[in-house]
Amino acid sequence: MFKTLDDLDPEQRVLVRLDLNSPIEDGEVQDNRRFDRHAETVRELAEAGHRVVLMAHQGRPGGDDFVSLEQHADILASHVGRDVAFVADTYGDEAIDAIDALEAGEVLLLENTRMCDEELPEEDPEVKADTEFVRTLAEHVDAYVNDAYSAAHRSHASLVGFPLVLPAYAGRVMQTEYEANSSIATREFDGQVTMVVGGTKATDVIDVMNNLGDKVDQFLLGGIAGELFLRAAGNDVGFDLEGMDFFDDQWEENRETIESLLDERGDQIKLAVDLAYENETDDRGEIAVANITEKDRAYLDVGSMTVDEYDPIIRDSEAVFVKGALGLFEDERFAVGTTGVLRAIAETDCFSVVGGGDTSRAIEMYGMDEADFGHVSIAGGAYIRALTGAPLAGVEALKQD
Ligand SMILES: Nc1ncnc2c1ncn2[C@@H]1O[C@H](COP(=O)(O)OP(=O)(O)OP(=O)(O)O)[C@@H](O)[C@H]1O
Ligand SMILES: O=C(O)[C@H](O)COP(=O)(O)O
Repeated sequence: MFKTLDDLDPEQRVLVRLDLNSPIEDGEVQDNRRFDRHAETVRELAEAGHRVVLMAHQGRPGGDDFVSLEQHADILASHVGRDVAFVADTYGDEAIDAIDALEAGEVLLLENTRMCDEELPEEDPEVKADTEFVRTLAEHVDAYVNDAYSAAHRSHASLVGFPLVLPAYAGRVMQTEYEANSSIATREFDGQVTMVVGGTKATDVIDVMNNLGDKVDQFLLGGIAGELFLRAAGNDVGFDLEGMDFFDDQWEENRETIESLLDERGDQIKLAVDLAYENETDDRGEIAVANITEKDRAYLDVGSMTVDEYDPIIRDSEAVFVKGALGLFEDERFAVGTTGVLRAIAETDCFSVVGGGDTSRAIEMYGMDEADFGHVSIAGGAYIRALTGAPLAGVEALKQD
């Protein structure tokens, strides 16, 4: 395992990697739960009297959301409850002067790490540790903290290079995310373990079933992935309609695997019994899967009968894990499936983990209380990798320290 903030010596100059990658609208960085979560780690370090130097990324070179972290510093400061200074430099003289001038308890955010050429190419930790970026910054700090669980699947310099040259620790977000997201594979539960899987990517659902099939008693399916499973079970759903090529593409690529999963794990897999669509008056319409004779419309959610079937299964479970939404929940008419399962989880005292960058947003959107869930992950790609048993480069690097 890795060391945590509990193991950190006092009065350190600490270099901390956060993940503040955020949606940007009209040039404005949107506040989101990543700021709030990381604020806890930053506050703990500053209150303990460390000098805190923060690194984070935003977007990728060439993308519209590849911008400076100046706004991030202000948003973070409002969550931490103390000043977060910003310097528009990653590891040049300006950055180093600002780091060297820090007093105990002060916090400084460096410029977008992806503005440094050595950050991005995915390379081995040894290569990253030997970059000028890592070597230069390492000389001006005493310790490295990685709190960026949600970026830990990337083998980038700021994530894997520093643990080779500095004492390295997991921040609070890293620690909690790692423990919760690995728990389905590592923990023994006394009762039933249920996994709700949906979203748009069939391969995510397939990989999760292949990796966790022996740990999970039942998979409750929905979303576009669920429709492809319904199609494999012989129903007239899950075909392409205008503007939705991914249905047929995904079908071609995954048909055989889905069919064999249904063959081998049919007893564990629960499929929707009804689906919802937009009717002639733009309202939500529902139809039983058994009554669908022709694919002539897009289905945007599981139906209410399906929610009624999934609800008691969740309430009887000891642990429930969620990956992917059961419908297009961003549109209130099609949020019934996703909010239905989330409410059932919130109302029981089962151990629960809700993840997927998009799916966990539903909790906020529909006014549910995060405290009613065991853990709500802020990770997207890293969460699915944890569920499918793939190692995370940033976590592995921390463990080696
Ligand atoms: N039937 C459907 N039709 C269209 N979109 C759907 C349907 N069901 C689910 N979705 C969409 O799937 C999205 C969630 O998909 P996905 O599983 O890929 O994301 P996630 O796991 O929550 O997050 P990440 O993007 O981090 O992987 C939601 O935004 C939702 O709108
Ligand atoms: O927002 C995220 O999911 C992480 O920060 C990773 O970002 P990336 O996909 O641009 O590497």
